[in-house]
Amino acid sequence: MTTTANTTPDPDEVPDNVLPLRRTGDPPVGPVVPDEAIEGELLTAEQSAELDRRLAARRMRQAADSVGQVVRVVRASPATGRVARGVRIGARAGWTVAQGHVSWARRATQAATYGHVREQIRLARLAGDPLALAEWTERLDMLKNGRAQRLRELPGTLWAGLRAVFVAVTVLAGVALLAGVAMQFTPGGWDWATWWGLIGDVLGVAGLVVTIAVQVVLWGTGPALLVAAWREGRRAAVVPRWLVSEQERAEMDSEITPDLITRALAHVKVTALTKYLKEGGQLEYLVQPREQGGGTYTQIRLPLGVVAADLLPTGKAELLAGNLGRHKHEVWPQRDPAADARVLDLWIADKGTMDKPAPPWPLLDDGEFDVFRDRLPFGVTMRQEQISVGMLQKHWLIGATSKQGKSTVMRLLALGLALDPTVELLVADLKGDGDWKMFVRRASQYVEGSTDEHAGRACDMLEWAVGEMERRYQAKSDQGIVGPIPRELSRRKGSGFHPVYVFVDECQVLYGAPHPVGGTKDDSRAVRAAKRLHDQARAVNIHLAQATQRPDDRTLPVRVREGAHVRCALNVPNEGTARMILADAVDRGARPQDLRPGADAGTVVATGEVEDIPAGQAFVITRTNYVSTQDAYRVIDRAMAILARHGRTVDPAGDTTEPAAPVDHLADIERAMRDEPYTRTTLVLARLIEDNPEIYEDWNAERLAEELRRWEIPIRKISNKVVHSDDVANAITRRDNGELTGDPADTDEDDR
Ligand SMILES: Nc1ncnc2c1ncn2[C@@H]1O[C@H](COP(=O)(O)OP(=O)(O)OP(=O)(O)O)[C@@H](O)[C@H]1O
Repeated sequence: MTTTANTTPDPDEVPDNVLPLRRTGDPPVGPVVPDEAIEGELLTAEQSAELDRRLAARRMRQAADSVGQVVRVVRASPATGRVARGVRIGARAGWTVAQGHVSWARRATQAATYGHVREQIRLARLAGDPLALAEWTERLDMLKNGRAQRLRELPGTLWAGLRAVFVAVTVLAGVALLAGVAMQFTPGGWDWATWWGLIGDVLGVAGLVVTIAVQVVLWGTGPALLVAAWREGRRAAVVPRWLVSEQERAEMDSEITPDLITRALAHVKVTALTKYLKEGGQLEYLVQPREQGGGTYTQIRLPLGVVAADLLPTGKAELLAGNLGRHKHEVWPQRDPAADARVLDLWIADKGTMDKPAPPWPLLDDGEFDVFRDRLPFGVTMRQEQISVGMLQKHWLIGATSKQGKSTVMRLLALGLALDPTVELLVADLKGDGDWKMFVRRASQYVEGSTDEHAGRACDMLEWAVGEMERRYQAKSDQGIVGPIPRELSRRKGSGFHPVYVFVDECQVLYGAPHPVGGTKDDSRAVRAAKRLHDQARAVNIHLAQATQRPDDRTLPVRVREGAHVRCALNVPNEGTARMILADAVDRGARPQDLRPGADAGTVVATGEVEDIPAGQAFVITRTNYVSTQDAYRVIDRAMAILARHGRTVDPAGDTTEPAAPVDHLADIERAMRDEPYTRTTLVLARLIEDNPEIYEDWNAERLAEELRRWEIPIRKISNKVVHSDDVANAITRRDNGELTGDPADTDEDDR
């Protein structure tokens, strides 16, 4: 509440003698002179609020004066708001009712002229479909002939109706007359006047009912018609934007309907498409727009003369996005190579979907990883579906403009792999900013720095991997291993076939280093090593992952780029750079250049051998799980603990010097029986896993049974399924004598 001098103030002028009242004990506010008497008046709450408004207005004016602006204070009264809302609702109802009538008129005209059939004829002509054209033309002729026939028969039908009414009335009158005559001759029956009085009453009641019905129809038809017209208007027309509230407008904007998509496509400046839609052509929705996670997905067959590729360039996609009321990074047209060239895949994000962060990385606080068995959690799609990648036998390339999360994304892969105790990691961080420092403990080789010397050491690392690859090919041949290296062998300590991953961050430093380390020609040591790894290493479980800011020919030779099986682009400056990383995926709609710098850090467009790329699509947009540098240290702590738990060391080089002893499952089974005469198969399996988890943790009852069959060891039944130690010992003897080979082909079916 406020006190004011007792004069009538100018509505926008605030008197200087306005002082707030205060409780005794509150600190003084304003220029109060002690002991000075103040004459004033007490205001009501409304008057006080009005005064507060004027004070605020004055403050605004003063602020504007200081920057030389003109400010008009607009009063927003609740009553004005209510009136405006009432007017808007009334106008909208009137408009909807009018549209209902327009729609009825249109439908009546269509019905009268067979408009829907004519429309089909026009579309068939437009689509160049002679079969449909002939069919619809024939149908139109049939309908026209049918109507002409009915018109010819109309007078006859009316005449027959009139006759029927005349006959009905005559019969009823005759019956009443006969009944009246009969009453006369019936003893104690009604007299003539009473009978006709009754007939008159019946006719009177019928007349009353008819009158009431006519009144009801007369009074009810108007409102019923209005309601029906309003409903028809709502069905048939979209309310103009100026007649809806701001909130409704936002809802209208976010809803993706076939109509909206068609309208948006009509204005993407593809001449044939615009012409077709302007002439009233309809798009064929192979998949109706449907909610998919954080957006709307649809598949459309474009008209003749238009292919999906016409809508993929950034300019077109941006235009389409604008027409749909979206930002360019929210609309992703794609080409489905499995379908014909006219089929367009379209995904439109809900507003704000792209701003949602990815959920925490599933392996952040818990869990081990097995590169043979598991897929590495990598992120989620815009549709919130998990993306996981199999890491075995794939080389990676990641490219992005600076500060878009390239190192973080590649480090995520390395962190996951670090949780597999059998994996050896080699890391070259050629930025040297400490992003990878936590790997010092976990990596068997670690280089950090951006000088030529560091590039030289990274090159040595690649060449070491080439040497290791050659050694493995030789060992494979010596041990008679054909095809991929089995998981059991690869995971066995000292096998010499454990998975190896070489990570090179900022690899442009390596290829940009002076000759002979760098360079783009084949005589560059780095190019030669990377190329050899790309060509041959994955078959012996050696992998190369590289990340760069500049994937151009000078800093990342094309022959090195081509060898990557998984390619990821975060935000890149332009389509040319996108193509260098993602290759053909760019022709099918990949546009990492449209990701927002900064806002979309950590969002990758991934293509190649990524299992979760939806069928028929070339790439998947993934918001990668974010593991901060601080959290990365925690993950590596866990990785070291896992390593210790498995009795492994970081540098498995010592292991590789031991010749890999082949696994002897028979001997392991015999050991698992612990000298018992017979043992339950479930117990044998449990002991195998306990004795040697790395080899047997994937085994189940079926796998054990298969192994026993290989060696012709029967599974016997004594209340439970058991294996006899005599049978196992016998199998070992026969095998050692060369009588059993363990080859499944040699196993007699009858023994199974
Ligand atoms: N998955 C992610 N989710 C959210 N933000 C991320 C993600 N990854 C990275 N960022 C953000 O992006 C910033 C830059 O990340 P990072 O250093 O990995 O980029 P970069 O492309 O490697 O940069 P530079 O080219 O300078 O090496 C991080 O500090 C982080 O804030």
